[in-house]
Amino acid sequence: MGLHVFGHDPSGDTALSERALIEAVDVLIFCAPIRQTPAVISHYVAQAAGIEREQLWLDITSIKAVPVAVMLTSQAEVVGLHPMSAAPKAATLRGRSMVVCEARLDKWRPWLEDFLAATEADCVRADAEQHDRIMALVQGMVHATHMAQGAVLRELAPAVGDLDGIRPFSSVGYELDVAVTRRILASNPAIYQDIQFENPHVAPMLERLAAHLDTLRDLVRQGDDEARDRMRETLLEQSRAYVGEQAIAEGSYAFERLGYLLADLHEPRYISVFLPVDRPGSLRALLSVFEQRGINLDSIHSSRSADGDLLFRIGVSRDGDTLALRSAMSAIEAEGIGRVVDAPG
Ligand SMILES: NC(=O)C1=CN([C@@H]2O[C@H](COP(=O)(O)OP(=O)(O)OC[C@H]3O[C@@H](n4cnc5c(N)ncnc54)[C@H](O)[C@@H]3O)[C@@H](O)[C@H]2O)C=CC1
Ligand SMILES: O=C(O)C(=O)Cc1ccc(O)cc1
Repeated sequence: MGLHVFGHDPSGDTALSERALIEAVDVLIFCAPIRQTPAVISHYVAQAAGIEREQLWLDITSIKAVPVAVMLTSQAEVVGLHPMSAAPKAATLRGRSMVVCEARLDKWRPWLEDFLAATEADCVRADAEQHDRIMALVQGMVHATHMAQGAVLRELAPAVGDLDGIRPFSSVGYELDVAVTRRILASNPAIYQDIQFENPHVAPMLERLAAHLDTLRDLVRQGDDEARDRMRETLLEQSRAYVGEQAIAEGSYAFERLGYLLADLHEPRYISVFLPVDRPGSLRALLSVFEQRGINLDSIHSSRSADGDLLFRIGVSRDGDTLALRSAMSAIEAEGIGRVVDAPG
């Protein structure tokens, strides 16, 4: 959008004082640790002392009710945002959800619409309270169950060969859950702490989660047919009726597709190629290299490297001709089609 972006961060960018920042901007975005955010916003309201009247104030905190309420104590126009993913390595939020809580919006509306369009996020509107209730489920529950899984694995895996010993036995569900757990463990702990502790709707959710796990444990201990029937009724049949046949079929198919994806990604024989030129026909040129050498492809996935580069990952059958593959890799580079970034084995 051609915007000039600058800010103030006490542990980094302090070139502008808070007051100077407020004087310089049209739009102020709060992006501070969840637990500190209400106090940070209050402090800015006091510092602004009315000069914010013509401004738009935004925040991207994972919890919305309190930050939005505190922003409303200013005289600025106010919108709470919550992008539902970490900053992707792509240039925009395309394909990601973002919650938009319009709290006080008037003359900034057209600018906000342009801004939201520029993010390319899939925007969903909600009031801040509804956002926090939903986040107790979307984030609070998912994080809680996976942090608990991490703790259970830590306690019980050593007796069965540790995590590496379990891996060859893994199911699609286990792999997906392990990926979620590890993503949480790889990230900033304060976020996961604050999402549990700062959202008032999390504690009641945890009550329900714990109640269902307690009941399941009691039923399994009871062990008879009556206990089995009760488990089936409360944890399967009632939820099946609630979710509905269509959504269950779609979710089950989504799981299957992830299973195929994981299976492809586990295949040891593949070539990952970075295509530097983003133009129609570049994938066709890449594929023709394999065609010319009679190499049969098992799978093609477009994906991103850990650094965010767009890659094509091409799976080749295990019994394919190694020399032909080597020749294909050389041709990809020599003909300037792309760069082979990974080709194990
Ligand atoms: N990390 C993520 O994936 C996502 C984070 N968010 C939200 O973004 C916000 C920031 O999260 P992260 O970047 O992960 O945290 P972070 O801890 O990496 O960064 C927070 C920054 O805020 C600074 N800060 C602390 N006090 C400040 C103050 N008084 N004024 C200005 N800056 C101050 C810190 O020095 C730090 O650089 C949080 O509200 C979080 O809920 C939202 C969606 C995704
Ligand atoms: O790691 C990821 O991709 C996340 O999903 C992180 C994340 C953390 C906090 C949010 O409020 C939203 C997303």
